[in-house]
Amino acid sequence: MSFLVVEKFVSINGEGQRAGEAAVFIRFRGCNLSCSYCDTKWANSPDAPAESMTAEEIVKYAASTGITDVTLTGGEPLLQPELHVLTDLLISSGHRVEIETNGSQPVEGLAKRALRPSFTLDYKLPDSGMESRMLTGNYSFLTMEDTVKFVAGSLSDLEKALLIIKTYGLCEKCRVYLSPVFGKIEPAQMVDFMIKNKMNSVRLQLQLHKFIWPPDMRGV
Ligand SMILES: C[S@@+](CC[C@H](N)C(=O)[O-])C[C@H]1O[C@@H](n2cnc3c(N)ncnc32)[C@H](O)[C@@H]1O
Ligand SMILES: Nc1nc2[nH]cc(C(=O)O)c2c(=O)[nH]1
Ligand code: SF4
Ligand SMILES: [Mg+2]
Repeated sequence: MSFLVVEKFVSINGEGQRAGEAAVFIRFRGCNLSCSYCDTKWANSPDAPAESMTAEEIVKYAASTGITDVTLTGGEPLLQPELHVLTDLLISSGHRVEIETNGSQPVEGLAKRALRPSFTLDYKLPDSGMESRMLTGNYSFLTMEDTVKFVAGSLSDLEKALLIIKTYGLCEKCRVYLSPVFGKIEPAQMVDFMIKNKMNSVRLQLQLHKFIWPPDMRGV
């Protein structure tokens, strides 16, 4: 069994609960969605150059970096068959594993494993064009180690995020993050919205790596 990896690198995590910490990134090829704003469209093409790696090879690479945190991303990582084999192996080797997932794929299987990765699970808002694909049943498997993330491109996206947070009681289940579609909405406008709507326990997050390096740079 092997995984199709379009890039692997070490950087600081620019997103999620472990933002600011050094992390190993494994980016898998292919996605089942096509978000309007996707910053990694290149990785989603079926003919994107990819390295076929076994779980053991990925673990060996991660171990060689000396970095504990591992982020599995893409593309859509939950499309990789037998991802649990890789997460079990990484976690049992002492890594802390986080999966960036688009919210359209079931997390139950991985969430119930003894060696459990954490999830940063997007809710795709209307501007993404992908909202109809969201599996809200996933929320019952989340804990405070996990995050539901809303990437908003407009005020109407923010209104929808607020409605979803309230409807599913997300702040009581997991962490909740709001992030701008890069360059599309002013972060200050998002802060005003959060304050006006008394959004307690919700965090604004800017993608750190896009401030440190050129926003379209790969491998960071
Ligand atoms: C490239 S995706 C890969 C993982 C998975 N397919 C997903 O959508 O969560 C990783 C994260 O980057 C976010 N993202 C992609 N393009 C973005 C952009 N232009 N501005 C802000 N965040 C973006 C996604 O919403 C997601 O949270
Ligand atoms: N530095 C850095 N941090 C990240 N956190 C999540 C990322 C992703 O693309 O999923 C990402 C990324 O692409 N780069
Ligand atoms: S789900 Fe993630 S990888 Fe797929 S198109 Fe959307 S942002 Fe890009
Ligand atoms: Mg990224």
